Amino acid sequence: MTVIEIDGLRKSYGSGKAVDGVSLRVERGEIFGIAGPNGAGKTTIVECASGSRRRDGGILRVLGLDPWDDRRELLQRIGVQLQEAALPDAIKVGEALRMYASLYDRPADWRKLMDEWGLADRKGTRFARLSGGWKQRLFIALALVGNPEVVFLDELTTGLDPSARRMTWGLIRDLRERGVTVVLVTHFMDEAEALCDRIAIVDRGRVVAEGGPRELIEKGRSDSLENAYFALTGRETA
Ligand SMILES: Nc1ncnc2c1ncn2[C@@H]1O[C@H](COP(=O)(O)OP(=O)(O)OP(=O)(O)O)[C@@H](O)[C@H]1O
Repeated sequence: MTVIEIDGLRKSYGSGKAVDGVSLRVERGEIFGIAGPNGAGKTTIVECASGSRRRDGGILRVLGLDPWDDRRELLQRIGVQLQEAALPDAIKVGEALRMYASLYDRPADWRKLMDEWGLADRKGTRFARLSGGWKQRLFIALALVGNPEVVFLDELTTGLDPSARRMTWGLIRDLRERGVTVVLVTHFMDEAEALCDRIAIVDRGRVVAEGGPRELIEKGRSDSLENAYFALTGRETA
């Protein structure tokens, strides 16, 4: 079942085209990666799909809903990874989870999530005092607290140490097992290769290649997804 349909999506900021005719489909229970250089339009695609930014043109359906017109209903069914500025410095880990859980009609058990993401020992710690990696884990847990059918994660493992990164990959795979659809914006090709069922590589507001990791490696005539990325975007560095 298709849960995200994007057809000819367009979005400009002033005269700059951030997204210039992107079409994508994401199926239920997939981990779908969006990769591409800085400024390629990845975050804008995710913002339009998750109802936080209004598109200029194109068709967009998430769980059958229009992300902008139906965003109130959609927000009950999706999860979005917050950015740093979204939480007040003084809020405690447990309070943040409890507060976000209260925003949803059918929330997950926030205490269980806190345990799963290793945050229980930091329940009383204020947000400002968490290290970057713990903030990141809290943001992921908060994205999941509404029991979402689709979760949008931007820079999932940025700032995580190698073992936290592996743990996070495991938990994201568990989400897939439960039928949750995951859209993952990433700069890490090893992460995309290890985790994603399919990946769209975006450059200058357009999809330049799409497929499973193996397929993209073949398309790029490369030995790794990272090298395929360079071949397909024609760029030496991301
Ligand atoms: N609020 C905004 N106002 C003006 N221009 C913006 C805004 N947000 C993004 N842009 C521009 O739109 C283009 C796409 O940005 P976007 O953040 O979607 O790219 P990205 O692929 O997510 O980049 P990165 O990998 O650096 O996070 C860039 O040229 C960026 O400068």
